[in-house]
Amino acid sequence: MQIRPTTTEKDFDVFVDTLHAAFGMFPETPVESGGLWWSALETDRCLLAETEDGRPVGTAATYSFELTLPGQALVPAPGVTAVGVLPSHRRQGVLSAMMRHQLTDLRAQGEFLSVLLASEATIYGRFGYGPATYTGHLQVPRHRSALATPRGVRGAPGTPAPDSATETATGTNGGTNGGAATGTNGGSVEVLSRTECGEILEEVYDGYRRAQPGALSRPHRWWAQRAGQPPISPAPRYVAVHRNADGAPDGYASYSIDSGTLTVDETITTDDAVFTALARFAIGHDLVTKVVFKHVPPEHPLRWQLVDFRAGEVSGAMDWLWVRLLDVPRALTARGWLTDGDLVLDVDDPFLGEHDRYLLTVRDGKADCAPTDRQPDLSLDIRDLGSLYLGGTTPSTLVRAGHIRPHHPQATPLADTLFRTERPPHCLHWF
Ligand SMILES: CC(=O)SCCNC(=O)CCNC(=O)[C@H](O)C(C)(C)COP(=O)(O)OP(=O)(O)OC[C@H]1O[C@@H](n2cnc3c(N)ncnc32)[C@H](O)[C@@H]1OP(=O)(O)O
Repeated sequence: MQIRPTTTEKDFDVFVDTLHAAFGMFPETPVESGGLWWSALETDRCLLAETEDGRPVGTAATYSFELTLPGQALVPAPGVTAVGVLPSHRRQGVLSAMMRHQLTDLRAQGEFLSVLLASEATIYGRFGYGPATYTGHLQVPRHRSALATPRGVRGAPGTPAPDSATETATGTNGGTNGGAATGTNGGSVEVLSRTECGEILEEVYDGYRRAQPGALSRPHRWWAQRAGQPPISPAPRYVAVHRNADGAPDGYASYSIDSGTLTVDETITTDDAVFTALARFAIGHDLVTKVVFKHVPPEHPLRWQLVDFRAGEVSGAMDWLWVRLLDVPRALTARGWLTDGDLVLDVDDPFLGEHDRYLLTVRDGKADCAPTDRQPDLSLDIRDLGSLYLGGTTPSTLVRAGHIRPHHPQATPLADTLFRTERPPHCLHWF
């Protein structure tokens, strides 16, 4: 078997056909307006696995994303995608060979991490990827969706504007028919059809992802090609756009209504008060019995804002972004840190056949990380370091799961304190 990059248009067509066959799908008929999920693929970042006689049997590719780390550092993050092996050639090591080839290439290109979304959670751990962000849907029956008055803090996130009605099951920003509804702190909410949004969504998303640890960039080609999931795709959607008091868009929620259920695809903002205003808008809809907020991170404040805590039902809770570290010192020094401390990590990377020990030293929010022969505080697999990296899970959870081995009683609380982040990571970009 050989693995090679696609270099010609014909190669890329073969790649797309092989990928579809691997997923048991039929290649969609291309349309001029784009909208095909694979139309954002970067043709110079695709790999084909072929048998000795030149028959294509496997595919893998990467997107060139930027990932936001704790401390709001923006770093390059190849996003592994389009992984498929023909059903006739599975469990013969084709994926393993492609993963090895791809990780070696990425390292040679100077990348220090890569990310992916896993079709099945059992596939990628062996290649050193660990689940690093989590997501779920928050479903609220509208008749139990009243939001509580913020307790004791004037002007806190979610405080209704002075001229709004108080919180009720119909919310404060009701009205869906094109008019501007009251937002927060003098802002407003306006309903636009997806096609009326112009560049607004791209710009608001870009501001959001730069501030949100775990978020990925959505390169312009995604919006231009209308590739991906709503609201990027051409699927019809309404969009509630929140504008600040100066009229500048600072948040949006894209949504659709079907059989009495209003489903919000994504609520994008860096401002909790704007999120609340958009949530009030969604639950303020007449003729709706249920509101589903998709892609809400665990521990989201919205659940705590409900008068009836039990009204918020979490479903579809799952891993989202998986992280693979390719260069531990560069990765650990790239992110921000909240607390000073020293930690010795003994890191095993069975897939790449490496085993190294590092001293992580954090001072004033910045880390230094260098090989050491000091006694380790923790021993862990590279996949578990990937899971800790963005702060989405704690070392103590993985110690309790039996995956991380502490070498003394202070090691786990020390690591918990050190890896803590200012905000839980979250990613909602599908690729
Ligand atoms: C980032 C993304 O693109 S996610 C999309 C992934 N693609 C799909 O889900 C499409 C459908 N599935 C496929 O195309 C293939 O089954 C793949 C790509 C998942 C696996 O390809 P294969 O060539 O069969 O994998 P390979 O033979 O290298 O397997 C390596 C190991 O992973 C295991 N493995 C492979 N696929 C799976 C799976 N779906 N579930 C559990 N274990 C798996 C194998 O058993 C093997 O284990 P071993 O090393 O202990 O023997």
